[in-house]
Amino acid sequence: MARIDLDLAHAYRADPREDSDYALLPLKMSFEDGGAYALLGPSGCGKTTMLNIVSGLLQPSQGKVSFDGKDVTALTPQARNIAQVFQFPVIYDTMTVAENLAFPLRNRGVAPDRIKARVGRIAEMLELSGQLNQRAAGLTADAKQKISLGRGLVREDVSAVLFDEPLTVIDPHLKWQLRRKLKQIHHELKLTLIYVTHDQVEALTFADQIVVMTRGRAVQVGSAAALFERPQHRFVGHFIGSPGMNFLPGRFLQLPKGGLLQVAGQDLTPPEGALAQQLEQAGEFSLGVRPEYVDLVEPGAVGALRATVTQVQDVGTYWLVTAQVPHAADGAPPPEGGSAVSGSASGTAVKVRLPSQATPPTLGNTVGLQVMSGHTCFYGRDDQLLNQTPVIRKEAVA
Ligand SMILES: Nc1ncnc2c1ncn2[C@@H]1O[C@H](COP(=O)(O)OP(=O)(O)OP(=O)(O)O)[C@@H](O)[C@H]1O
Repeated sequence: MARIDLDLAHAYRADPREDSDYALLPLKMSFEDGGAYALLGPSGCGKTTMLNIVSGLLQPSQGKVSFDGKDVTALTPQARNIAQVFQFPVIYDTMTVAENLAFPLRNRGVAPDRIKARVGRIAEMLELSGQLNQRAAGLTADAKQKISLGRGLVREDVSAVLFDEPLTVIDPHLKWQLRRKLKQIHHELKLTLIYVTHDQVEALTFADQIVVMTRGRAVQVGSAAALFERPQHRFVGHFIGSPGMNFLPGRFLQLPKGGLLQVAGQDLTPPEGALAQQLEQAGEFSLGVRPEYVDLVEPGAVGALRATVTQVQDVGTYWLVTAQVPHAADGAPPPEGGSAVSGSASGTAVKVRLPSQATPPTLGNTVGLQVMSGHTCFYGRDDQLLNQTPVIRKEAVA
């Protein structure tokens, strides 16, 4: 196993000039020895390009790849000692399951008793023990892909095992089991694993560290909790979570009597400390708050935004409420107790997740949305202004 360092960029076209010419914009990042990583992002963001650069299938157009401090940029996947699992099974149909699993070890001249022990262990982990003597040809697509996973995991001496959307062909129920199994296997085998997916549930279940990518950029590397609580980039807030983070336009004004925080044109109590300074410097910003952390309160409650309920959905395990916060330009916020879906349809739709046992608000009513808490994040153009829990005062705006 190895620590993997990337300091590179990649463009498929010669002579790249602008950001959009790059599949991977200049980046520096490390995969720690023995870590379980997911590369997560929408189609075309550069996940496979990064994986292929790590494996050696692709040479970066700029920069280098190092394994344990040694420059391996010019080395092939074999010389880098990388195992790979692809979307579709890569196995020998004429061999038995045991022979397929043993193949990468036989190729390396591993002793037969060692091969037997390792194949037995991997088969047990993947629940293939009962099929070891069956020919692969007669097996289902699921079982074949499990063999591919096993072949990727069977060697103990690999620098890393790379997975490119390996559960695509797997039946949804088994997919759920296999994700958890892969995590368990990682804990037992302690291999460095890098896993490409566009599915956040898959990434969050499997990986200790998730690399969130968009448009050729790795915008955050962090644990599931860090990506949820402190998205460092608006894209992470939007992409992680169900539904994603709410964003509201804000500005911070320094008045003689103190700082004034305006969100969607409504006055709120400003945060304190370093964040207040950052907001003042930024002037304009976006306030980010997850649907789980918006409190529904009485309209007119101190520090709450007035909004109109425009949708109430029963999602089964929770209520999803959508409330429209009018912007200053739309005129005054809806009157207290107003019952019609009033005013202009413009503004910002804020999603609120309520527990299933809560009583949801009535469609068309005016509500208060408490968006400021220790979970609230603030963003400049895209990046988070300060990566720490904001200190929010409890008292009313002066
Ligand atoms: N061989 C290639 N030649 C030219 N452009 C390519 C090539 N492979 C990928 N690209 C482009 O590079 C960008 C990143 O592609 P990449 O396949 O790495 O993304 P991805 O995140 O893995 O997407 P997907 O999930 O759809 O596989 C895309 O704009 C893609 O069109």
